[in-house]
Amino acid sequence: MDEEKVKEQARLDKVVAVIDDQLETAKEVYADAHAETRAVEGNYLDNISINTIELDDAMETNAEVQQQRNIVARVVETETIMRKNVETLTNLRPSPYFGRIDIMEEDRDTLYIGLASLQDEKQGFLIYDWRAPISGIYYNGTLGPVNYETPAGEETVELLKKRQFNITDSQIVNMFDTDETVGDEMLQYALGQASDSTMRNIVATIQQEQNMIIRDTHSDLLVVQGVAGSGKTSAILQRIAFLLFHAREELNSDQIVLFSPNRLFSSYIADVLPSLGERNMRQVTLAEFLSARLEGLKVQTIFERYEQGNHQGGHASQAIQTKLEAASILKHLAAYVDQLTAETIHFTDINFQGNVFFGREAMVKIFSELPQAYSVRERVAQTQKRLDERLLRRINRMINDDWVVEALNNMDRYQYNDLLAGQLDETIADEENMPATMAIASHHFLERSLQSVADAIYNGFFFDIYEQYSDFLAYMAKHSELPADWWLAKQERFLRELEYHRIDLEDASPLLYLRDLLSGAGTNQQMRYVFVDEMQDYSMAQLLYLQHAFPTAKFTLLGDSEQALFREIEQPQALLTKYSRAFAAKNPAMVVLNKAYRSTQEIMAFAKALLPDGQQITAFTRSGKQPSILVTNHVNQASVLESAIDSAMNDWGTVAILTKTQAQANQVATLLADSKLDYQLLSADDRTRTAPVLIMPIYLAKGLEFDAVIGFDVSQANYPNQIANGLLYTLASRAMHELVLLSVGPATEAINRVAETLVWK
Ligand SMILES: Nc1ncnc2c1ncn2[C@@H]1O[C@H](COP(=O)(O)OP(=O)(O)OP(=O)(O)O)[C@@H](O)[C@H]1O
Repeated sequence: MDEEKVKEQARLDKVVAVIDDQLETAKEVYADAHAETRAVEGNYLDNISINTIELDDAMETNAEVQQQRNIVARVVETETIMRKNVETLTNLRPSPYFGRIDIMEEDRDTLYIGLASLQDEKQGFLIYDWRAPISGIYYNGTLGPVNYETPAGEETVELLKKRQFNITDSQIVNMFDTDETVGDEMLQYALGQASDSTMRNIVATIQQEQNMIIRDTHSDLLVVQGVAGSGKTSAILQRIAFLLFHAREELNSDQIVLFSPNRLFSSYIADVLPSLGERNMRQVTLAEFLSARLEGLKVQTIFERYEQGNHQGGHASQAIQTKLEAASILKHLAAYVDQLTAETIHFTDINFQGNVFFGREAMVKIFSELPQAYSVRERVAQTQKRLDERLLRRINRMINDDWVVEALNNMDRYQYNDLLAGQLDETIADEENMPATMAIASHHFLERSLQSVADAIYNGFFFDIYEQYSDFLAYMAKHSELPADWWLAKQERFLRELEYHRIDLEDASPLLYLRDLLSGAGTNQQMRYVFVDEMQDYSMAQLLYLQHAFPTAKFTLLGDSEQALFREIEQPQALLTKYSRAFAAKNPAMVVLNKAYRSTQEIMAFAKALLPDGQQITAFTRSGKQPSILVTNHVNQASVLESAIDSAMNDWGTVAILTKTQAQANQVATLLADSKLDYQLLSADDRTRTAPVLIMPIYLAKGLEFDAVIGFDVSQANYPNQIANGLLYTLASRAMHELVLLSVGPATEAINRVAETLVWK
């Protein structure tokens, strides 16, 4: 092997030399491109500031400005490509590849696989991008015949050798020949590392099932049910990198959105795509997304809901909530809209500069004069069209209004130029056509000024949607099997919350859907892929609202029903059937991940034992300390906690103290206030973690991982019921290397049942 290693190092040295050569050239080319951009931009600025004093000069300049703009755009694009080239090569240099495969097609061929492709001057591939079709062999095959996907269909080759490298600073640290899909040694090495404050990419060690998620380009609905730590989040991120590579021309990262569980998670995963040479996709939490669409209202977050559920929630409100969150609520909304009339639609005025621009009476009149045979939505659409026409007529009439003429006269040359941009041709620029030019300018000016009116028409902001939704709740009192007064109590709560500018999570999706049904707006046709992490915490109504909001997107839903905050555990097949029916998916697919990579076997043995069907989970074979439980009391809890933290900090870089609620997290912080520990108390608004010791509620730790976890207060008093299992499972599975539980008073029944998996202290 040593001789082999020498040969491999020699090959690596050659590749690094090629990278260095190319890097040098790339830097020069980039510097030239950069200089050119600066020059062209300077030229552009000079050009727009000359000759624009007189109006007719301004027109001439305009066409030139347009041309200059195009030139600027072109050189900026070239510069960006060059910069990317420099970045890719720089990224590649320390560890140019991680895998080698020897295959037999017609001849024997040796291929090296890394983060990006590298070609020599004869266009031969020194490195293949891990996302290239042929690299699929590395992830899919054990030695022998292997299939891989190509654009032209499936190909089969003979895999003769598979080698893995661990390369640091351009030196081979380790290499292994393996017959497994992706061998244990590399994975052991990767998983044995201490945690970072940000997630790493896993391209060198992607496992076969994960690869199915990453390389799936066929499914319109991909559901991933994976146990804690099975690599769901990793799989989505590498999948995004894969999709961006494969549809480079048609797809960009702004057309991909990830619904993430919380803001901390967003910053935790922020480095993965850049480390793969890609730009991050958009990220949003459900509450942020809904709040943005419900301007001015604060949407309850999943966590507020959960915390509230710890304190209250009677049977009636539970039943109503379940109803509002079921897929069937969308059908009720559609039926409700169908029976609306001019009298029962809550039209509202559209205002401009503080005055009524279009009054509600006018809307009622238009709507009621339309043929009854049309659907309500069609009549609203016709009403929108009429309002649009009226807006245009009003603009034409306002062109010579004093305030408009005055505003134009007061414009500086930049503003005026901007107003006419793209609208000038030879005829208009002609001096004789000056009045026509002025008319165009004031038309544009008015269009811009009245944009808010046009938007209100387009977006359907001429209904009082809150009143309308409140009516819907009253309508449900008559149209559901639940008692009417339960619905009326809900209606009352909805209106009360509204006064405080708040809305319950369960109302947000139905309300938005209602608005969209009436207005025909609210959909984003640009988004191509939507990813939902922690899908088990979303209601069906919320998921279907997302599908409605992104009608042309393919969906990837990922989750672990064992970690559900609210719901019962569901079997994978039942889940897929439920989602594919609700989404009316044409090509649904499901991947189940049962192997947990994050935590040691000992930690997983405890976590698994908590679950009724935990035996299906297999832990990756990596050994560590057995988890322990410290039973203490109120008097000693602070000192016991502090020494547990101290001892964990001796061994590890990050320690998280996870509590059941935010209030308990605050209480832990108070217990530690007099200690010398460098800790950070986190809440839902935090975006970053800064201290080695972190204190937060379990639900905020969703998706995250830490070297060591201390579960604070796992007593029977704190976890009296069933929910303990799911929460403690989530808590335990956040720990990579060490888990300590602390119980103030007797431990919860859930833990007593699995007592043998813990060391009791
Ligand atoms: N193939 C792999 N190679 C190396 N590390 C891996 C692999 N798969 C998963 N991991 C590691 O295991 C840990 C868990 O992965 P990840 O966070 O993606 O899992 P998850 O299923 O989203 O977990 P959870 O649902 O518990 O949040 C991470 O540290 C990740 O880097």
